[in-house]
Amino acid sequence: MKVIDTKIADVKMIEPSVFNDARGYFVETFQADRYQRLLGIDKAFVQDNYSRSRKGVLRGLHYQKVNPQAKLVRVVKGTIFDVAVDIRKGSVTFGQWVGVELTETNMRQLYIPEGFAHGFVALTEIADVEYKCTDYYDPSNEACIKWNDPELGITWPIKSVILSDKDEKGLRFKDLLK
Ligand SMILES: Cc1cn([C@H]2C[C@H](O)[C@@H](COP(=O)(O)OP(=O)(O)O[C@H]3O[C@H](C)C(=O)[C@H](O)[C@H]3O)O2)c(=O)[nH]c1=O
Repeated sequence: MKVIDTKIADVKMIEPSVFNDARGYFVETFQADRYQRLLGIDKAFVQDNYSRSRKGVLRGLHYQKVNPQAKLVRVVKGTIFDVAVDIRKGSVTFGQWVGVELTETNMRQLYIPEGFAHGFVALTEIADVEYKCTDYYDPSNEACIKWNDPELGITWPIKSVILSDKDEKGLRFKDLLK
């Protein structure tokens, strides 16, 4: 397992070890002791999510105001452009974002600590995403930042996206400061 730094100190990309043989391959996609040790994760993951998106679907940018969730994101099928935005007030990278391509073949994972908004766009006909969360879903405390907020300036690889009604009504990043 290789841990790769990103331009935001606490957001890490992971390349798990892949064991290929004549039958195919084997990967440990998560191992609590190793991930906690290498990523400094001090909370257990308590919920696994799995979503399927068709090409152009953009989910995000979401976060929970209370019971924030750290996430470990991976792609089971297809390709996504996965984005984490630092919304931790006082952080030296407040308002900065990291975007990485996670694919079924590169098997890369993204570790996103608490205090980040998360979103991704599906780049293949089908994109199946599985991610672990360190707290439970709390819809009453969920919020959304507009995916194309001009202050964030996220360079999404596609411009025409499919959004849920909820995501259409995403907040302006500057409104977060209130
Ligand atoms: C997130 C979630 C949703 N749901 C139900 C609620 C709705 O009936 C349905 C779809 O929910 P939503 O449209 O909020 O799903 P996404 O747009 O994929 O939301 C997720 O997108 C970004 C990428 C995230 O990182 C968050 O985990 C989450 O906000 O699943 C649940 O039952 N449990 C859950 O944990």
